[in-house]
Amino acid sequence: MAEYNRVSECVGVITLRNPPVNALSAAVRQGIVDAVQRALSDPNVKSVVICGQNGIFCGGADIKEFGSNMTGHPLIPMIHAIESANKPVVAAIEGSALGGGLELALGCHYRIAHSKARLGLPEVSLGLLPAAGGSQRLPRLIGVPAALNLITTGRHVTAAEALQLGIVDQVTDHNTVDAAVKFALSVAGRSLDPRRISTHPCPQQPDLDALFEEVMQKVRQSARGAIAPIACVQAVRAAATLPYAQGMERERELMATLFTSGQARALQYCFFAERAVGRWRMPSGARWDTSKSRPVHKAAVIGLGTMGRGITVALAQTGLSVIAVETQEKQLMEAKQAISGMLERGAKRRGVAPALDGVIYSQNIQAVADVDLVIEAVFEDIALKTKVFQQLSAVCKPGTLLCTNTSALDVDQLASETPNPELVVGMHFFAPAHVMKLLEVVYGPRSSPQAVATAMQLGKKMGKASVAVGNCRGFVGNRMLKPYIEEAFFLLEEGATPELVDQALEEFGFPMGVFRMSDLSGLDVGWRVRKGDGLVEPGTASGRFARIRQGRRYSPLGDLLCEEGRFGQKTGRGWYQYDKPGSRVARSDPWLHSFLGAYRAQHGLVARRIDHQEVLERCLYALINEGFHILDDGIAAGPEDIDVIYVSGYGWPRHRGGPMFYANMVGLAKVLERLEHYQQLHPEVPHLQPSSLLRRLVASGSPPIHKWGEAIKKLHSQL
Ligand SMILES: CC(C)(COP(=O)(O)OP(=O)(O)OC[C@H]1O[C@@H](n2cnc3c(N)ncnc32)[C@H](O)[C@@H]1OP(=O)(O)O)[C@@H](O)C(=O)NCCC(=O)NCCSC(=O)C[C@@H](O)CCCCCCCCCCCCC(=O)O
Repeated sequence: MAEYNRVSECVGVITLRNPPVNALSAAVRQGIVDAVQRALSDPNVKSVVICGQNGIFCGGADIKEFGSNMTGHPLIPMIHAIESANKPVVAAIEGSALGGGLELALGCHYRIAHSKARLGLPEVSLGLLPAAGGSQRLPRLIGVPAALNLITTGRHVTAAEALQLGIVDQVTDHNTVDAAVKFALSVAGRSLDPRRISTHPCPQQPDLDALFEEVMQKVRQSARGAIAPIACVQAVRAAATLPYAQGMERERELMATLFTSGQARALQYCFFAERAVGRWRMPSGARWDTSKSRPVHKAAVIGLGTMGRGITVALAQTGLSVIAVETQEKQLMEAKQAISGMLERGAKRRGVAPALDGVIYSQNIQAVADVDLVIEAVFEDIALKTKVFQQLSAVCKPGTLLCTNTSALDVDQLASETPNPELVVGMHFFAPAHVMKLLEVVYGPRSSPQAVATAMQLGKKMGKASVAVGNCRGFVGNRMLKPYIEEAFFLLEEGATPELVDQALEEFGFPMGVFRMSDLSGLDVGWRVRKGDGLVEPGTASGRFARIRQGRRYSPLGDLLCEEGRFGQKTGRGWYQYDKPGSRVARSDPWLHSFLGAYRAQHGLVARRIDHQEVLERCLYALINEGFHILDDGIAAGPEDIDVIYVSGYGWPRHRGGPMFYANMVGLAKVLERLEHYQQLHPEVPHLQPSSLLRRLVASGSPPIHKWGEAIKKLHSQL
C-alpha cells in the first residue's frame, strides 16, 4: 500500500507501506499509481515526495510475487507516469533503494539520500536484470562504464558513492523526508525536461565496442555459466546504442528469457534459503524465536594456527575484544604479526581503522578467565582438544560458552569432558576463516538452545552464513563431500583423468574441480583421516580385493600419491604439477597419467571412455544422496540448510541453487533412477545405494522442495 498526505500546504508526500522492506507488491504499485494521480490532479500541490516507512525507501519488486501469476498495475508504466509528471517528484531515500526501488527513484526527477542509505541494482544476484527501465536509465545518468559495473555485479553503493557517481542529487545527515520536502519546494515550477533521464542520450564513450567486448569477456569468465550477468551487459549495450524505446524493448526481451529460467528460480531460492536458515530449529523442539542468546563482549581463541588466526581476525573485525592464546612463544609472535597484517589489510579495504587494539595476545590459558565465549582451534587431535576443554572448564567464569572449531571430531565427546556440556557447541569455520562466508554451528544432544542461539547470533554478527546442524561425522558439508571425492577416485580407476573430472565439474559451475581443490587443500589432510580410520595399507597388493576395505570399495590412489610425497600445491606435485612448491597454476602431469596406467594394469582394470555426464551423475548424485541421509537423520533441519552450506562454503554454483535444489530441478525420480543404475554396476559402493528418504519422496509423488519439510514429517510419522 502507499499512503498519501499533503505537507507544507503544497507538497504531496507518498509513503510506501509494506513491511519489512516496502517491496513493490501489487498493492503498493496500485497505491503509488493512485497517489500520484491524486497529487497531479490537486492544483494546490506543486511538487511531490516519495518515501518509504520505517526508515527504508524500497527493497525492490516483491520477489515473492515472481513465483506466481503476476497481476496488478505493472511497474514500467507506473515509473513512466512519474517521470512524465508535470510536477517535480523527489525520491527521499533512507535505508535501501534496491532493484525496482532504485528504478522507481530513477523515474523521479530528483533523488535525496540519507548518508547511511545504500543503493543498487542487485537483480543479477536473483538471476534477473533491472527490467523496470533500470538498465536503460542508469547508463544514461552515470555513463556506461559505471552502470555496467553496478548492474553486472549488483553491488550496493553508499550514499556518498551514489552522490559522486551522480545517482543522487543531495545527501543529508538529517531527516531525509524533511530535506526532500524542502528541496521539492525549492524546485517547484522549474522545467522538468532536463530531469527526465529517459530522454537523455548516454554520455559519450570512446571505443564503445572495445569496452563492451572487454566487459563481456570478463563477465563470461566470472559468471561460470550464469546467464544473468551476460544479459545485463546486453541490456546496457542496448541503452548505449539504441533509442530509449527500443532499449526498453530489448530490456523486456532479455528479462523474458531470464524471468522463467531455472537459474533465476535457483538464485531466488538461495535468497530466501539464506534467510530461512536463520530461523533454526533443533530436533528437541528448541527454536530461534524461543531461545535467547547471551551477550558476547569478550571472546577468546585458543590455538593460533591458520584457523585460529582467521577466527581471531573475524571476531576482532566485529568489534569484540579478543584474547588470542598460543602456548609456544615463537608461534605466538608469528601469529601476532600475521593477524595484525590481516587486520590492517582488511581495514584498508573497508576504509576503517584496524582493530589492532581489540586483540590481546597471551601464552597463558588463564588469560581467558573472564571471557564470555571461547573458540578452541588447536590441532585436530581428540586427546589435545579434550585436555584444552578440561583446562577451559577449570579456568573460565561460570556460564562461558565453550566452542570447538573441529571439522571432524565428536562435539558431544568433547562436551562430555566438561562439567557443563550444555555450554558446548561446535563452531566449524572454513579456511580462511575471516573470508569464508560459511559457519556450521554444531549442536550435540546436550547443547542448550541458549548456546546454539549465542553461536548463531555471533556468526550473524561476523557476517557469516550460519547454519545450525546436528553432530555427526563430518557434520553436513564434509559428510556429503566424502562420497563425492570417493566417486572421483573411482572414476580415475575406471579410465578418467583428473583433467576430465575437473573440467566436467568446472563446466557445471564449481570454481575448482575436485582434484584441483584437493591439490589446494593438501592431499595429506585426507590421508591422515584415512590412516586414522585404519583404511591405509601398504600399496603392494593387487586385484579387486586389494581395493575392498572394511567391506566396501576403496581407492588407495590418494594414499599412493601421498606415499610419493605428492601433497598438492605445497609440494609442487599432486594430481597436477606446479612450477614450484606453493605455485597455484596447475599443469597436466604426464607422470600422473602413466602412474594411473600402471595402477590400472596392476589391478587388472581396463580403462573405458567416461563422459562428463557420468562424472556429474556419479559425483553429484552420490553427494546429494548423502544429503537425503542427512535430512532423514535430522542432522539438517531442511534442504535449505544443506544448500546454504554448499553454496556458501563448498563452491556449489549459486545459480544452481545448492545440491538439494538441484536434485529437485533434475527431478527426484531421475536422481533415484540414476543412483539405482550405478548401484547395480557398483554393488560394493554403499553410498550409491539410494537413501530411503529419497525413495519415500519419489513414492509420495516427488513433492517440490518447499514441501519436503512437510513430507519428511509425514513420512517419519508413518514409520
Ligand atoms: C532490503 C534488504 C537490504 C534488507 O536487508 P535486511 O537484512 O534488513 O532484511 P532481510 O534481508 O532479512 O529481509 C527482511 C525480510 O524481507 C524479505 N525481503 C527482502 N527483500 C524483499 C523483496 N524485494 N521482495 C520480497 N521480500 C523481500 C526477506 O525475504 C525477509 O523476509 P524473510 O521472511 O525471508 O525473512 C535485503 O532484504 C535485500 O537485499 N533485499 C533484496 C533486494 C533486491 O534484490 N531487490 C531486487 C528485487 S528484483 C527487482 O526489483 C526487479 C525489478 O528490476 C524489475 C521488475 C520488473 C518485473 C517485471 C516482470 C516482468 C516479467 C517478464 C516476463 C515478460 C513476459 C513477456 O513480456 O513476454
